[in-house]
Amino acid sequence: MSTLINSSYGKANVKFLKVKKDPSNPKVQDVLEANVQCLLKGNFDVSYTEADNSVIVPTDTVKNTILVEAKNTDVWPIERFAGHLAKHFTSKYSHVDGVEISIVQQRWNKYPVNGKLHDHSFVHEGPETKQTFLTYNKKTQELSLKSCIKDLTVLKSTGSMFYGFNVCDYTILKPTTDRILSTDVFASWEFDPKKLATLEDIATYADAGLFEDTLKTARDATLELFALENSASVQATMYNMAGKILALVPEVKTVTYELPNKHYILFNLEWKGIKDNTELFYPASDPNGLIKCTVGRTNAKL
Ligand SMILES: O=c1[nH]c(=O)c2[nH]c(=O)[nH]c2[nH]1
Repeated sequence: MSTLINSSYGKANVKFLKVKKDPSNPKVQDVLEANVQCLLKGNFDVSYTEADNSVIVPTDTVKNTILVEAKNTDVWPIERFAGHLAKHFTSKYSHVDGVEISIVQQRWNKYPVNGKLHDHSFVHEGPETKQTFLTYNKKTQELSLKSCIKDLTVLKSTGSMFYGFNVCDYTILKPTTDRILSTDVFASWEFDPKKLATLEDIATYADAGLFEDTLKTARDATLELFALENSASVQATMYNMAGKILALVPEVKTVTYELPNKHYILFNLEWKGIKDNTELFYPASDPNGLIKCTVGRTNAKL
């Protein structure tokens, strides 16, 4: 005998680019390019266990819904659109109990021409994306909303140390007070479900600018501390970054960082009689360190 323990289904990689035109000057525009994944949860067990398709809202319908709703509603910021889709699917279909939605947003930014940001020309700012993850359960009213920055690649050529670590018979790493530090930032922040308790709260906070402000705060705090701190380690620096975001955004409950330590290693040129090489490094693509932490508020129960 077997039993279905958990299930969800829907459409992944539903991609669109939406243009927003300024009503007073339609040539002044903004764009949002997104990749949406929307999975439904609910009373679908018989579709797995009895081959009964009558309950299935086809994934094709899920895709059509995402696109039609993207046309008909405001998709800025992506947290608002995730909340809107959650509301739509859980109210339109009585047997849909919940959703798992993720949206990835590309970084298209206007660039200056003749000293002024051009009205409708954009530059793609590399692999960095903003993402949001929403889960909602209609029965329990549980709502979880997290957003993140992914693949913000940074490097500092000095101002990073690593010494005082555990030394044993397997240790070959030498302590250093001056090294290159480089990483692809993954930083995510979980909104406090006590403050963002309902899908309607998401729309209210979107109107108030919370989601764009939090993204800016998280990005600025990451870049600022990365530059300004004489880093003792990836661990210590990421903890300080997370603490700064928590201090600046009361609506955030926890902050998570996942940082690869992308090693740059000095070439050994001693074979050429060069003993003072401190300038020429090779990027070691693998293996890399990988350091993660989640930081919350003191005395807060997770
Ligand atoms: O900042 C660092 N943290 C580590 O845990 C570690 N381990 C290592 O080999 N180098 C580094 N650097």
